[in-house]
Amino acid sequence: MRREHLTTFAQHPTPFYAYDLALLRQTLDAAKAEATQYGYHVHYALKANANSPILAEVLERGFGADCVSGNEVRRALEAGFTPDQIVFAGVGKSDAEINFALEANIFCFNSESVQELEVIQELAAAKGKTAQVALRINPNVDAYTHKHITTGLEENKFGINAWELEELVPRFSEWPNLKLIGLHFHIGSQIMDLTAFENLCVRVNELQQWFEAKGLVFPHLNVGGGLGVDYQNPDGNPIADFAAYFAVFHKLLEKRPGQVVHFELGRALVAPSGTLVSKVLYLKHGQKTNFVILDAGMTELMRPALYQAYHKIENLSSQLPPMTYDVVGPICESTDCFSKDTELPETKRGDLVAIRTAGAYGEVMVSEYNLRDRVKAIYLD
Ligand SMILES: Cc1ncc(COP(=O)(O)O)c(C=O)c1O
Ligand SMILES: N[C@@H](CCCC[NH3+])C(=O)O
Repeated sequence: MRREHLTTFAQHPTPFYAYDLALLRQTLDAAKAEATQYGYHVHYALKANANSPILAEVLERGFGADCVSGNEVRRALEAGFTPDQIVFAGVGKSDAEINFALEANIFCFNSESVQELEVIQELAAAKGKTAQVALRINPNVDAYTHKHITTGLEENKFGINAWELEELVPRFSEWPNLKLIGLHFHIGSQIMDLTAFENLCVRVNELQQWFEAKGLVFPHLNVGGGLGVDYQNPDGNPIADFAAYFAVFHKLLEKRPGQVVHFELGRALVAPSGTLVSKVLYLKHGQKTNFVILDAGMTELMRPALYQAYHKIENLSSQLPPMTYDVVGPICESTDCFSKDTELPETKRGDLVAIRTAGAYGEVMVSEYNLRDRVKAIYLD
């Protein structure tokens, strides 16, 4: 993180999220350029970060919105996404959320179970509407990522199992208010090994053939998101390899003539542009361990506590020789630890610390635990 930000950062009460809008724009432009050359459509996954200035940048590039709750659908509409740009996934959509999305005439429900399809049919019929639906199929494909953020294995709760499809397909004749327009897949998040996406393509091709044998060809295919970012080296590698990612699908996915392919990227679009900035409250020198105690904790960035996720930590104020620290927060939990055995320049009370690559699944996951104040955001232009 460039030290030139230090003066700006010093003017704001800590902790806060700082978003680099220039990097965000470059990232979005890179994704857009790579997707467009193949005619692919990107829906931004709001769950990664739903702050209005970020949504405004996403919207400006003509991306759609991938939502997983009624409130995300509402936020997308408020941000200016048109209903036909909005898809709604989620394994537990409530009746109120489905009704809200029906009223809003969203583009598509990515439906995750047979029972949910029955409910959407019932609620759509009551309103005299037709709901467009895609089947989220659990492809049973390994994402080779952290087990807590894998979604496409049969042991995961997400999607309809392939073995349920034989019985499911004929039931659409009982559901006049549902229009089946596509298939949806999402195998997991922070995927760095593109083999996982290759395997997904193979599986999608098989499933498309299975449906075609039943006379069903869909206008839409949604292959989800999941592309990872380089948490280790945020300055060396600030933009995800969108070229390699989309090329996998171009090479392997058997797109039918006229078929539209959708992607739902979240993390890769926003993670690198966000930094959690925190101040050092105290130093504690134990017998074995030196602790840096920050004014930000797991309540502001939960990923390290939840998934032992790595975020690069930098002391922006000090240029002293390095020492080894455990960097922890103020929350009353032993898991409130950002990193162990971390080399930082010798650190003092009052130093500003940057916790990098926190633009995705950072601010959206804040918690009020310990009655913490809601963390603020600033935008660097
Ligand atoms: C259905 C669905 N689509 C898209 C995403 C976005 O994933 P990512 O942020 O890894 O691109 C997720 C989250 O994993 C998801 O569950
Ligand atoms: N929240 C997770 C990823 C889950 C993505 C949504 N299915 C993370 O911080 O890495």
